[in-house]
Amino acid sequence: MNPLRIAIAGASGRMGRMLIEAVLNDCEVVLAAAFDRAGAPFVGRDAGELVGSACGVVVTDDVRAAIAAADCVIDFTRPEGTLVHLGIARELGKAMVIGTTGFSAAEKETIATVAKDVPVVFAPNMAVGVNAVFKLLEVAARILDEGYDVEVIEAHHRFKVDAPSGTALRMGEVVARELGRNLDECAIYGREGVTGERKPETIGFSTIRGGDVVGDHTVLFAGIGERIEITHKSGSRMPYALGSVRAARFLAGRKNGLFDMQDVLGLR
Ligand SMILES: NC(=O)C1=CN([C@@H]2O[C@H](COP(=O)(O)OP(=O)(O)OC[C@H]3O[C@@H](n4cnc5c(N)ncnc54)[C@H](OP(=O)(O)O)[C@@H]3O)[C@@H](O)[C@H]2O)C=CC1
Ligand SMILES: O=C(O)C1=N[C@H](C(=O)O)C[C@H](O)C1
Repeated sequence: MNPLRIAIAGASGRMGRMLIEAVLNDCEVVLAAAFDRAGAPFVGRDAGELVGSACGVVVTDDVRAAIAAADCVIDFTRPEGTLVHLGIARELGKAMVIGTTGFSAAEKETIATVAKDVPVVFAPNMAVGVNAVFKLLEVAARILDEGYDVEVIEAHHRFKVDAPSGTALRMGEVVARELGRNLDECAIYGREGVTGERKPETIGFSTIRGGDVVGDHTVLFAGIGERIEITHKSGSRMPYALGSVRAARFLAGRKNGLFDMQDVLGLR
């Protein structure tokens, strides 16, 4: 069987570089293309230089040609870029793994619509450990369904542009669903001034940004007399990259459908 051909969007980004390394180190997939925005400094240079040594794949700004050369695109860029790449993937009948966060509700709808034509894994966190935490949160929320205030606290590096993180929002969604609440109606994004007492049905979000924090998430269930904290800390971006390659393999041979890492890991 031919190895799965992968194109990496946002090749020179923090995740783009990690993905190049993960793909080059995996003998079951090949780096078919690496692309970046026109004018980006690495366009025209060997993608392998981004991670150590040349690999023979030149970073291009010809997005269509890059996607055409691959079976699956892995995209960790920005919502506006991802949606352009997704449109091209749909035209060319290619699979896509989307790790980008910060989409609006309408943009998420667009992704779901495109996934009726091509197979897509769309997940705010590709790390196995975080996806295990999503399952632990289901259990915790079912047990701690009365008398416990839910707060989601996340910390990321100073360069992150969206808040709360996609992972924090998904954690909130998971807990809200188990508690029979709608996150759109019960989320509180930060507090300031005379806020009044905490309403028990709310789910609060607190965001920390600083330095090079890769990504820390805690869900706090605070009761009277005890607190439960479920925490995940990322020490490296490699688990996101390895999860993404696993997701690309999961999509191989599928014609269409919208999936997330829970599907890839068989956690549904
Ligand atoms: N699902 C998951 O497991 C994870 C998700 N993420 C998410 O992935 C995304 C990227 O994160 P990170 O790698 O740290 O970000 P970076 O800023 O380091 O990299 C983003 C890359 O995308 C490019 N880019 C930016 N805007 C566009 C655009 N409009 N069109 C095409 N390309 C564009 C950038 O190019 P340029 O430099 O020219 O702007 C850069 O190459 C974020 O949304 C982040 O939250 C991150 C880690 C894990
Ligand atoms: O921007 C990041 O770095 C990360 N983004 C994702 C998110 O928004 O949840 C995943 C991870 O936390 C790292």
